[in-house]
Amino acid sequence: MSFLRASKLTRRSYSTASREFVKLVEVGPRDGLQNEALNVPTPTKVALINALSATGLAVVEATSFVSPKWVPQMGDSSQVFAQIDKKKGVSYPVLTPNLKGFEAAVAAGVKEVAVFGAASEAFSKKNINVSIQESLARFESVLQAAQKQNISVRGYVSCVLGCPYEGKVDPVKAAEVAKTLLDMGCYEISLGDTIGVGTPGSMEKLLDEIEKVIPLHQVAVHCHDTYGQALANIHAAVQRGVRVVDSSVAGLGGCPYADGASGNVSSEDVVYMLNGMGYETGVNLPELVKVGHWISGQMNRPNGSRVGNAMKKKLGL
Ligand SMILES: CC(C)(COP(=O)([O-])OP(=O)([O-])OC[C@H]1O[C@@H](n2cnc3c(N)ncnc32)[C@H](O)[C@@H]1OP(=O)([O-])[O-])[C@@H](O)C(=O)NCCC(=O)NCCSC(=O)C[C@@](C)(O)CC(=O)[O-]
Repeated sequence: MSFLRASKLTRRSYSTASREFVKLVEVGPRDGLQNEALNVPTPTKVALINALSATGLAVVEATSFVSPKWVPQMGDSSQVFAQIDKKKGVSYPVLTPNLKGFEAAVAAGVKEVAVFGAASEAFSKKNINVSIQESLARFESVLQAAQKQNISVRGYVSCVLGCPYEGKVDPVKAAEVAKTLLDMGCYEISLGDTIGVGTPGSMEKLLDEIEKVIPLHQVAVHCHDTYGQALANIHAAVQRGVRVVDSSVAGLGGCPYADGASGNVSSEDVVYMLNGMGYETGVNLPELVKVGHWISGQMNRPNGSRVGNAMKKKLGL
């Protein structure tokens, strides 16, 4: 379906969308902190997660149970998970690349995990040291173990709109990996524009292929903002019917295996846009802005949220 045709057929007016809910999956404590040169102390991570869950966010991705040799920034995952307040109504998923990570997560008391694959062979190899096919076999064993223990599993597909090593990625390939993860039992598939090269046009083309194999209510978008297109891409996806958006407070982050990838779209900017479109998010924006400034200060980095910076003075920060 062409970009124009898709827009005409599916565009919703903001007023009819007024009572619909869009869920935010806050990935700052994981996707954000995994790429920071500064090793953030465990108590700061814990305080960040607790502060984020107090803003009304329903999902705060807490950490990842990956090899500390590969991502030392996440080496304290068990301690972080043990120390956070588990607020009622908030879920705290973690990333698990294999059974070893899954078992460590379960031992730490985790109730939801995410497996992470890719639509590009080169990225899969660089990120988790296996081909796409091998990664899917690994994930299958994680999903089987998870089902036995009533643990929900989310599936990520990275590089859906471009790869740092291979360049263009075929949307058909992204849809194929996404469908395989869904068929294995993932309850939701998060489509990652890992290096932020997508545009609303390529997002539309991707969703054309995704929609052929997965209902869009089981899809999330995970947009990095390297080329400044993240909000436009999210807008395109929401207009198509996607109702789950990954984002990162203060725009923290990047991926350690995707050189040059900037942070995720900032959660503050997404909430502001969705509020303006008439969607509910359940998130208290001023409180979220405060958290963004606090963590930026802790990390001695500029706040990557345009909305956060615009609201700073008004909030007396
Ligand atoms: C998958 C592996 C482990 C393979 O790494 P490997 O080296 O092939 O693993 P291995 O099975 O050969 O084991 C090597 C060593 O790692 C240990 N090991 C093995 N597994 C684990 C584990 N789970 N936790 C802790 N330790 C582990 C294992 O016990 C062994 O220890 P040793 O005997 O040498 O002491 C590695 O490649 C890895 O950890 N990769 C993670 C990379 C990563 O976290 N990337 C960022 C997340 S993905 C992302 O950011 C994208 C996303 C999701 O946000 C969406 C988007 O933006 O696109």
